[in-house]
Amino acid sequence: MDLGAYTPMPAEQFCSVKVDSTCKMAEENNFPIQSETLVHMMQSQSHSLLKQCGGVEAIAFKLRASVETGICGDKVDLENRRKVFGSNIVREKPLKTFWYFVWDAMHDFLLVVLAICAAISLLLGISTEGWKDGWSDGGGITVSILIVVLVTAASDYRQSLQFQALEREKEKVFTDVLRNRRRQKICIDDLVVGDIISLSTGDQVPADGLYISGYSLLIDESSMTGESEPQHVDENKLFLFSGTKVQDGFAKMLVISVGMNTAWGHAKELLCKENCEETPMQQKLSSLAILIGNIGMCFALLTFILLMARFLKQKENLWYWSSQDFWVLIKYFSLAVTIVVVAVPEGLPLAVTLALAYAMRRMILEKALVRRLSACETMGSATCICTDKTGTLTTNQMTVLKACVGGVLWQLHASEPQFPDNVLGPLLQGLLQNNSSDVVNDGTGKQSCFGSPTEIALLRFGISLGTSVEAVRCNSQVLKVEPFNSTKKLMGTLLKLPEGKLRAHIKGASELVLDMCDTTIDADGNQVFMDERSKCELNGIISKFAHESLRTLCLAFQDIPHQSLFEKSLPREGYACLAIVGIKDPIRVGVKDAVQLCSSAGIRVIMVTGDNLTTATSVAHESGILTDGLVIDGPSFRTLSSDGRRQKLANLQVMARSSPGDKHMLVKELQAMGEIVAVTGDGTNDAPALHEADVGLAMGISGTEVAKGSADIVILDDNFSSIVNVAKFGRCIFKNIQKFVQFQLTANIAALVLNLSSTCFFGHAPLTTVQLLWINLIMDALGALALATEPPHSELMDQPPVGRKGKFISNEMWWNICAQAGYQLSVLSILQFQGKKILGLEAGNAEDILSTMIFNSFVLCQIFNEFNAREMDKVNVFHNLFGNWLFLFVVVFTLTVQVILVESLGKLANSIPLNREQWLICLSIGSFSLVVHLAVKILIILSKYIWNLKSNLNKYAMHRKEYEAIGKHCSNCNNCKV
Ligand SMILES: Nc1ncnc2c1ncn2[C@@H]1O[C@H](COP(=O)(O)OP(=O)(O)OP(=O)(O)O)[C@@H](O)[C@H]1O
Ligand SMILES: [Ca+2]
Repeated sequence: MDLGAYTPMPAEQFCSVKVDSTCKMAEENNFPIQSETLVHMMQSQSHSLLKQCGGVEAIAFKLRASVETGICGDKVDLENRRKVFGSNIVREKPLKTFWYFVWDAMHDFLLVVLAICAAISLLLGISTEGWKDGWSDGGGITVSILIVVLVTAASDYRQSLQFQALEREKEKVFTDVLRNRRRQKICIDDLVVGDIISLSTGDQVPADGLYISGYSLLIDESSMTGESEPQHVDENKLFLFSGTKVQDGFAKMLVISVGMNTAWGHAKELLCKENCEETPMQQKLSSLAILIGNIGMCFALLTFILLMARFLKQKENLWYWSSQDFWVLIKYFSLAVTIVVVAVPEGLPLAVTLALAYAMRRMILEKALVRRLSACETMGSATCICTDKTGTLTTNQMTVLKACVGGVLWQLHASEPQFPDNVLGPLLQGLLQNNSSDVVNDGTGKQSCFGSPTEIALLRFGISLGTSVEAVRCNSQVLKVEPFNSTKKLMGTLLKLPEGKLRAHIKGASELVLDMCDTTIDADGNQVFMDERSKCELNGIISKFAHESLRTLCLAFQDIPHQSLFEKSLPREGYACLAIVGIKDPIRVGVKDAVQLCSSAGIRVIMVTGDNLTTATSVAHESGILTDGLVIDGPSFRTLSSDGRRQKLANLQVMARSSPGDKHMLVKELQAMGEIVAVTGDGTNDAPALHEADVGLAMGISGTEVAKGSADIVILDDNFSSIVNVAKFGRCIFKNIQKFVQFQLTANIAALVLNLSSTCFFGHAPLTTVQLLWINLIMDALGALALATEPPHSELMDQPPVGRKGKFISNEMWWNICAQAGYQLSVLSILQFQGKKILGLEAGNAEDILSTMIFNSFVLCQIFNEFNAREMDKVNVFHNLFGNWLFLFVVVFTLTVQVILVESLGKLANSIPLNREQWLICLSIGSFSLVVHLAVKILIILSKYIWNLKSNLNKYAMHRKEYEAIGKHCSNCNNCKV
């Protein structure tokens, strides 16, 4: 086994010569081994070919890399390697162009029918009325269709660009690489052949390569081979494939093929990576859209039949059809088709994508990367968040604050501990050798640490005792490592001491390690038997540390006199307790407020941690999670019956010493109780819980690739406050879609009923095809743009979550819709029936003016109603108006186009210019919808108030009765006591 990594002193001297020479050789631009050979070796997993090439180290040498120091890694070297072996980028499918989306949008069935109508209308119009007058009807429809197609294509294209960018963001994965003697983190896209990388539990193997050295490396190849049993990779099986995952252990690997040369690259190229899943809300809305579409179809059919009936009745000779007649027929037909176009709420899916895409973009800025689209909306209805402690509620900046060594308590920031040599020796070994983290000088004299924060804290503590990591690591040889994982909560290392003795070091969760000890050391370093009293004392120290919110770890060791006595795995008993350390991990600022926000938003927060019960309780208190609820530890939770568990869950607030399995169980039980659960996780073992939860949140910094892969959302800064932000955005999405639906439904109902009713009574529809298509644009594409991207506001978190059974169209929305549609219909009907009389229109163009005014008023009503939709449940609809420029832009744009249509494009829009008074009348009709909205709001508030009063009175009356019956106050009621 190669132990070079742990004895870097001599290696460094050896490497300095070699690296310089490799840099020179790199300029020569050829390698004594070919890319094809390496790819072939990898793909056929040919050990014989590997042997022919001389083994791993020889291949490394041929690739001008050294196992100890990595490649030279300067610019020329990297470029050269990319030129010869390729870069580690998997080719993506080429982006779809704008014209693809235009072509796609043109495939809409209704639009095609409409286009045919337009063409026939154009032909007939020109043939009957000549070029000058005949083109306008067909031309108007054609232009409208073109606009619809372009708008749809443009928005689809923009979405696709954004999703592509997010997709790229999603794939940014970093890895530890050794270059020019320095360990550094780089993006896996920048890896080159010859790189030496470190893999540890939870990593995804970023390129194909060969195993150099490592401990208990277990690889999950299920994504590549479908093999569900994890495979051991060691000196006997050296091939590591990109795309597979490290389930346990750690290793160094030599990269030998990258990018499209790897099997993963091939597989990925074949995969369709399109983001084509439909979110639950989209599914719900699709069925709503179909329903509305069908209703529209009925309306269209009815309108068409009525128009036809009237036309046929007026026709004198049913057997003679002039081209004029055909022209009318086509006009009626295209009107019917347009009514269907209007009714079909094609803006709904658009609104959802817009809202989601907007939220995704904003969330990235707020440190949340959405991997699964539907997760944002689910997060909005989450009722419970199970959160990790370490790193999420706390900063993950750990320092050893207190230590008890040999029975003596040290306050580390206050004093400099002094230990006798026979204590210091094992202590340093325990701190620095039984430790998988590393410090690296980054060349500028600054030290940077790699590894888990707990281990870094211990490493720093060791260094603070006045030694260097290299010095200690050179002194003994590591024979075996049992890496830490959250299930065992232990880490062990077997050392070979210079005198040939074996020594096992173990560290981990303090009560577990203490249970493995039967001796302890005294202040002079002598091993003494651990009796009940000293065990009690040590437990007291653990609990004292934990009460101060410190994370406690116990370090222990034992000597194994003869190599032959060592079995396969490290012993589980017989250790000597060496030290107990208390590690401080401060709580993040803002966590308390975020927890508070959750509670006011009706979201339960449960802390799930691997730490000790006392530490967990104390941190939960500090962060405001633990109020009057229950605290339980994983092992006791595990052994409860399902009923018992649910009982506890009703007011559980903290679960300590939990294993990933417990977390999984907790999520399942909570879901069974009807909660919508969001759960955070960082470790590889958290994957099942993340998968099971309604929303899985992985930690971006501390999280492993495996955890991120199974999560729906990655929290880039690991911060609990960001999680709460995600919930806020989720609610915002839900609300925005509701706003749009309310707006769209109102316009839909009004337009359909208006057209049908006046066809019934007058024999012609007040809104023509072109006008309807413009209205359709306002209520679909423009409406979606304006309303789907309203930014979130803090009041969203004052309401309880919607939960699983929440209604999409609330009662209040129905009130708004009915009131507005009712108002619009009545006022427009009055115009239609009595308009000429009321407005005193007598001139020859009275009919045209009236129909233009109806069209104009209708559009203005929609514009003002757009304001109403912005604030569905607030009286002041202009609140924070300037917070959304897109909304303002859409309103101004709609208004401008409307003025142009009426005033100068009358021929296209079948309208004529209006005078000032007429415009004022239209504007008043439109703006009166604001008053209607206000009236509805006041009514709702009043009725709510009365309802509350009534139910309180009822309650009171009931309690009175109870009181009179039993002659005493009921226990939990304030009413009776009044
Ligand atoms: N690298 C390590 N080596 C040995 N023991 C460790 C190590 N890291 C943590 N421990 C011990 O294991 C316990 C639990 O760790 P675990 O990883 O399960 O929790 P965590 O993930 O750090 O915390 P949380 O679940 O709150 O995020 C810790 O309290 C500590 O005593
Ligand atoms: Ca429509």
